[in-house]
Amino acid sequence: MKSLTLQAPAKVNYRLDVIRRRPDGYHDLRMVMQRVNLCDMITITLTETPGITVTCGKNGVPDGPGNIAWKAAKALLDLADQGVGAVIDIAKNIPVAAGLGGGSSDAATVLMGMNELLGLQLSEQRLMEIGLTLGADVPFFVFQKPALAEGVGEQLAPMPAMPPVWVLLVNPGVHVSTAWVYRSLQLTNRDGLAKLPELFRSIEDICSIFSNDLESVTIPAFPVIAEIKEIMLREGAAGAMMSGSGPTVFGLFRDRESAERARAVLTADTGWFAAVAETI
Ligand SMILES: C[C@@](CO)(OP(=O)(O)O)[C@H](O)COP(=O)(O)OP(=O)(O)OC[C@H]1O[C@@H](n2ccc(N)nc2=O)[C@H](O)[C@@H]1O
Ligand SMILES: Nc1ncnc2c1ncn2[C@@H]1O[C@H](COP(=O)(O)OP(=O)(O)O)[C@@H](O)[C@H]1O
Repeated sequence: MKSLTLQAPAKVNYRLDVIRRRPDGYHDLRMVMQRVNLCDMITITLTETPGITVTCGKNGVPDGPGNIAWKAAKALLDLADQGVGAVIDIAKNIPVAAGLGGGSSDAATVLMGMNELLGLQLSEQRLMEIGLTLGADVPFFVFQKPALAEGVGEQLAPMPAMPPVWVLLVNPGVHVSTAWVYRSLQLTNRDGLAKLPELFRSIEDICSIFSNDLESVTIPAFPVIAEIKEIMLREGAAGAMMSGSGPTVFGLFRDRESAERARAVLTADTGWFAAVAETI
C-alpha cells in the first residue's frame, strides 16, 4: 500500500515569556519559535486492514498508543473512516524530553503525511486545530514557518524573515520535568512586555530577543545549563540560551566551522549529546 517517508524537524525557542497562570493551571506564553534541521525520520505506510502500529525503539519513547504519533494517526484515520490502518516507524534523532519539541514534531508530521496519504485535503488550519488536541507545540510544526506563538502556543503569526544561521544544540542529559518547571516558576509583573523588532538583518538582531523565563527555574537547579551557555559564548556563539523547558542549550553561529569547533570543545570529556544544524 501507499507509503511516505518524511522529516520531522526539532525547534528552538528564541524567546519564551510566561505571561500568566490560567485557571486551568496552564500558562499563557509569548514565544518566538524556529525549526532547525535536526530531524526524526518518519515512515508511514497505509495498510488494508484497520489498526495502528507505531515503532520507535528508543529508550523513553513509548511504542503503540502512548506515542503522540499514534494519537495523530488515530485522529486522521477516524476522520477518514476508510477502513484502512497505518504502520509508522520513527527513527529518533532528536533527544527526548529535551525542550526541542521532538514528539510534537513527529505528531505534526504524521498529521500532514496522513492527510496526503488518505487524500483528505484538510486545510492547514484544520490540521492545526487537530494538532492542538494532541499537544501545545503541535500547531507550530504544522505552520512550518518561524512564528510568534501566543496562548499556550496555538495562536500563531509568521515572524519577519530571519537570516539563516548555524545552531549548535547541546543536551547534558539531566532530566527536567516540564510540569515541575511551570509549577516552580515565580511569575513577575507582565504589564510591559519587551517589544519585538520588526526587522531581523543579522544574527545579532536574532540574539537581541533572546530570553527564556523558564531558565529562572532550571538554571539554579541544574547549573550545567549555565555552564554550557558560558562555554558556547566563550567559543564564539553570538548568543546562547536554553530551549523550551530544557535542558538543551542552543547557540547561534555565523558559520558551520565555528559551530563545529564549539561542539568539539563541549563534547571533549563530557558525553553530552551535541548536534550542529541549520535553521529552516
Ligand atoms: C516549554 C515548551 C515551549 O515550547 O516546550 P518544550 O520544552 O516541551 O519543548 C511548551 O510550553 C511545553 O508545552 P506542552 O508541550 O504542552 O508541555 P507538556 O509536557 O504537555 O506539559 C506538561 C505540563 O506543563 C504545564 N504547562 C505546559 C504548557 C503551558 N503553556 N503551561 C503549563 O503550565 C502543565 O502543567 C502541563 O501538564
Ligand atoms: N514520538 C515521540 N517522540 C518523543 N517523545 C514522545 C513521543 N511520543 C510520546 N513521547 C513522550 O513525550 C515526552 C516529551 O517528549 P519530547 O516531545 O521529546 O520533549 P519536549 O516536550 O521536551 O520537547 C517524553 O517523555 C516521551 O515519553
